Order: sequence, then structure tokens, then C-alpha cells
Amino acid sequence: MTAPALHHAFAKGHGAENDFVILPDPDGHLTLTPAEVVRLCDRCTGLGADGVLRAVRCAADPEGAVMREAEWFMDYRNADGSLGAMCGNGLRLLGRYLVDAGLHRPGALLIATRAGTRRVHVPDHAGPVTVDMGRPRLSGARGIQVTVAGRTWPAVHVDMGNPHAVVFLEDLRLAGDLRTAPTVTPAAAYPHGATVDFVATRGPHHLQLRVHERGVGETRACGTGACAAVAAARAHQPSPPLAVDYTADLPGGRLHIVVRPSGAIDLTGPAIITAQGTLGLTLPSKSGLPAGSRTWAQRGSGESETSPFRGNRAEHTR
Ligand SMILES: N[C@@H](CCC[C@H](N)C(=O)O)C(=O)O
Repeated sequence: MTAPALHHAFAKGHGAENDFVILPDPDGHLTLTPAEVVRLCDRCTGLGADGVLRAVRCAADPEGAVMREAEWFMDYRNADGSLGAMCGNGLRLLGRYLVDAGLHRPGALLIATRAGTRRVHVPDHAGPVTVDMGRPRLSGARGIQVTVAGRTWPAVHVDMGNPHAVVFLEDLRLAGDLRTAPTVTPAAAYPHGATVDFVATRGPHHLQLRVHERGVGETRACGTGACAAVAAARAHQPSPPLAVDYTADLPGGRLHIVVRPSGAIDLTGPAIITAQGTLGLTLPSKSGLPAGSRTWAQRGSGESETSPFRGNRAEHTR
């Protein structure tokens, strides 16, 4: 049996090499299954990415519709198919895409996420994009520890709309091989898992990071991770200055973080669209043969009959 291909437009891009597949879906016709996201993000059999950004008008999406002040909703998925609430680099890249695609004028855009609405500033020329990430929340939880390959360090719990455990190290090589996820304890502090940010201080306002992202693995950069690191670093200071600029160096590039007097954080960095085209992916069936009906289930017309992952929706609510 031939599997009819359902084509859909895509764009691909990155923010400091944290890379994403963008699926423009203004009218909310696509329903992505976790298996489809996993396949799309696979670097051998898909396009390859740390995550997927479905761009849908708020009015056309049940989750986006409740956030009335924004026009667009960022439906963010991690590479393992799980839902994510916030993504700093993803927001900056989606802003760049919406402007470049003529779907929004340059300047200030309000984009809704599962963690609330964020303001993105996109210049009309190719250049760094800034997002107002809001105020970090430090839970004050004590006794949090991160373990990698038998070595354990204390960690700071920071909520950037998604959960982070920030570990300060003298040397980032101490974090070792991050192909295996670090263990974070107590598990009850992170009921939906955590992104772990390993941070070395390079100067008074200069941090260096390696990040193991929840639902992805070690990534080349993480926007919420860089902001969480700044928030944790300031928490160590007895009286941190009211407003200050920080630099965060990650394997994929440099991000700039400004802490405003209100405590809200602006995150700035590169946001680059690298490709655009049309998808035609098929999912393998349980037998390894191509799925028999369709790859992309359309909203309102039922999910793929043949997806082995149907109903197995991994979700992170925060
Ligand atoms: N890369 C992101 C963070 C993405 C979300 C994370 N994997 C999660 O599950 O919370 C960023 O730039 O912030």
C-alpha cells in the first residue's frame, strides 16, 4: 500500500544553535502527535532539531484562545515529543520567523506561551532579537542536589515558566558526559522534571553554561537556562544591583541578559532562519513499514489510525 504524503510548510532555524523546526499553522489545522515530533526532530530520519514550534493564531487554538492580548501562540514541543511551557530561544526565533514571513510587522510582538504572554522585539533587519522573559521565581527550596556519574552538587531551584536546577561549578568539564540525564533530588521538587544548568562564573557579570534540557538532552544553548543562571547568581549576592547587564556564553554562542529594576529579565541573542520548504514525512508502523494512512492528523478529523504512539501523549505542564 502506498502511504499518501500530507505536505506541510516548514521553516528551520536556531538561536545560538538551539535549533527548531517551525510549523506555520495560522488556522490551527495541525494536530501533532508525540511520535511525529520525535520523527521531525530526529537528526537522521527527520529534519533534526531540539524542538518544534507550531505557530498558530491564538484565536484558532484552544490553548492560545484564553490569552487574548497576543495574536500568536507558540505551541512548543521538546524533541522527545513532550509539551513545554516556555522556551526563550524558541520565542526569539518564532518572532524572527513571523516578521520575515510577513505575518507580523517588525518591532514589538506579543506571543502567547503555556507560561503566559511574552513580549518579543524583532528589528526589521537581520539582527539580535530580544524577549522579555518576565521575573524569575526562586522557590527557596533547600536541599536540592544534582548528580552526574556519581558526583553530587547542590542546586538552586529557579522557575522561568519552566523548571530549572542551577549548579555552580569551578570548571564546566566537571559536569562530564551529559548524554545521560543528571539525577535531580528530591524528585518531589520537580514533579515534571527539570532542565539542569551547569554554570561557571567568568567575571562579575559573565557566566558560562552547559545545559541538559528536559525532554531534549544537552543542547548548544538554552535561553531560559541562561536567565535562570543569572537569577541564581544574583541570589548568591547579599544585595545585587537593581539593574545590570550579564553575558552568558554557551557552546552555541553568546546571550545577553539585562535585569531591569522591576526584576524582569530581557534576553537578547541571535535568531536565524536557515531553511524553508515542504515536509513529506511518514511514520514507521509497528512492523517497520510506512504507516498506511497519513502522517499529520488534521484537527477535527481524527488522529492517524496507524500511529503506534496514538494516545501516548507525553506532557510537561510546566
Ligand atoms: N531551549 C529552551 C528551553 C526549552 C524547554 C525545556 N526543554 C523544557 O522542557 O522546559 C530555551 O531556550 O529556553
